[in-house]
Amino acid sequence: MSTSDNNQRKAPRGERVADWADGRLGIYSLAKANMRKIFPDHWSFMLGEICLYSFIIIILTGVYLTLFFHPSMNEVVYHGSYVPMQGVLMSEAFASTLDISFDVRGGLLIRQIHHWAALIFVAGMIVHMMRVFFTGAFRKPREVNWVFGFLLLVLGMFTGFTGYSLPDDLLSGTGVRFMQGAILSVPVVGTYLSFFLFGGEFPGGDFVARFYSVHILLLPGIMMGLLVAHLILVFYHKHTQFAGPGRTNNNVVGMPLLPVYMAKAGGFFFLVFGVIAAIAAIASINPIWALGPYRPDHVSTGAQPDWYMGMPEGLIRAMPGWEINLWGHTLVLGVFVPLVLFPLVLVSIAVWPFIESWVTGDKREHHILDRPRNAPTRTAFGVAWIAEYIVLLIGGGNDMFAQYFHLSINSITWFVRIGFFVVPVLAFIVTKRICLGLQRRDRDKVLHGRETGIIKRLPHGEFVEVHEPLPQASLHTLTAHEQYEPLELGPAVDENGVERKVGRIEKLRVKLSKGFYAEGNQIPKATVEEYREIQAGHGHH
Ligand code: HEM
Ligand code: HEM
Repeated sequence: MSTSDNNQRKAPRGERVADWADGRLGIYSLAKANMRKIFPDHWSFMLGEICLYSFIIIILTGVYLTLFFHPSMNEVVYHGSYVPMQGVLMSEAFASTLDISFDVRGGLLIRQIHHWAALIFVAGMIVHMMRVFFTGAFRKPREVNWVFGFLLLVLGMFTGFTGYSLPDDLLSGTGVRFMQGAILSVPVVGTYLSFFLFGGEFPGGDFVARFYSVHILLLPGIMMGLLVAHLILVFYHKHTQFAGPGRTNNNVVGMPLLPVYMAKAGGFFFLVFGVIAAIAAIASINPIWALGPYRPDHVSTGAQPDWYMGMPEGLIRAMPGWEINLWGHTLVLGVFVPLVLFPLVLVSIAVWPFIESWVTGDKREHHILDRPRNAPTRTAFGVAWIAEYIVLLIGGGNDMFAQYFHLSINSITWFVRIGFFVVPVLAFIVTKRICLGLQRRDRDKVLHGRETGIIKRLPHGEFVEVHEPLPQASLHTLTAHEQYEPLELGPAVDENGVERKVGRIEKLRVKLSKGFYAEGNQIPKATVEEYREIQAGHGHH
């Protein structure tokens, strides 16, 4: 290009900066391809954003905390401004957390934001996971992203655990002791693992420093990688959408990323930040000064982990204290069985997408979401899982429930023991019935229209309620779902007339498939013929 041409208009400064950056980073084509990316709108798609924003808030506040927190178990005598603790011997970790709370400007607020954001982060992940689960958004091609999400949930729980263990207060020390007990119950390697983790006898002088590296670097680093991969996959697969007129498995109806979605997302970030900051400013969380420093021979009453660790806690509290003694070795089943059950309960939900596609034999891509009622078996399983989780949470807080509701702690423990087996089954049956009932209602609405509440008297004296036909859009939405046929075992003999061997696994698969789709497990949706016949006959009934 000629530079001597003075008449030529100089490009505006913004454009020149953009040109400069593009020449070096090549981002123009990337941005051009993605800026107009379409995102569908639904309130439940904001749950993933809540996870994202609370994670960002955790990192921002976490970095501030690292400036003042001392991850050391060296003992010091406290001389800070919290008078009741002055002169008390404590670890540097505990003393520095007291300093953050009382002497660092804004320290207590930031600590509380960090802690509240962590609680909301894990809760957000569970609710987001349930949205994805109940709408079937985990189906092909999103199974791998479901697993990434699941790993984020598990890592988030453990990052939280290592975080609330850092201040080395009486509550967190009790939690770490609990974990060490669980490790010790592992046959053969338990003792070695515990010595390795704690650098010798519990508590030793190392675990805060070790948990610190794990908490601020290792786990958040892995989570960050997974999160980026998670979001790239959301972009790559495109977001799912609910059925509606004009929406197909091959298109996405919604708003472009820029400017609409970015503006909304930006605003929503500040909303989430604002709400968490307001909660943290009002509601005290983890007041370590009321608990005091950790000493292995002390324990506080009413000790509770953060809510997401309540589930394993419930398993341990409800499990009878069984032990087996063999050849001079003790197997502590009372702790070891819960330790095995904890991952099993979690993994049962992680593997669901693979089980569902195996049972249904459905290998197609799905970009249109299910309404939970139209997948009754899946929905019932999800509700059963939540019910199990809640039963165990009650178990984890059995002392609190006993105290606040004036109940016997033993009755609560027995409720949890029985409820662990019974409540999910009940939840499954009730949910499935409700889903089928709602499917019947949908069918009725499509065929007979909406009940208007207007009662008409006919000339011969009969009273009828006027039913109003649904608008076309609603008819579409209520009948857009697919209905599947259950798998069949196939002929008992092959094409040559030779008896065909049917394996047990195949029989199980067919049985499960019938559980999903056989008669009675889904209500046939209204067909066009049925609709026309009824509409032609009468407008009301
Ligand atoms: C750090 C935690 C997480 C973050 C920040 C996150 C973020 C997001 C965002 C922003 C979306 C798109 C908007 C939405 O549908 O809500 C999304 C979609 C998705 N997430 Fe997550 N998520 C997290 C954890 C999880 C977990 C625990 C699961 C499941 C176990 C999961 C599974 C999925 C799936 C399958 C999609 C695609 C959904 C669709 O296209 O309809 N995510 N995630
Ligand atoms: C998913 C990620 C994270 C979760 C769930 C989480 C959770 C927690 C929790 C619950 C505490 C106890 C707070 C208290 O004293 O009441 C804590 C402490 C702490 N966290 Fe995190 N955190 C995360 C990531 C980070 C990151 C990325 C950093 C640093 C870059 C960090 C730095 C710290 C520090 C320094 C403490 C000790 C100070 C204190 O206890 O007040 N955290 N964390």
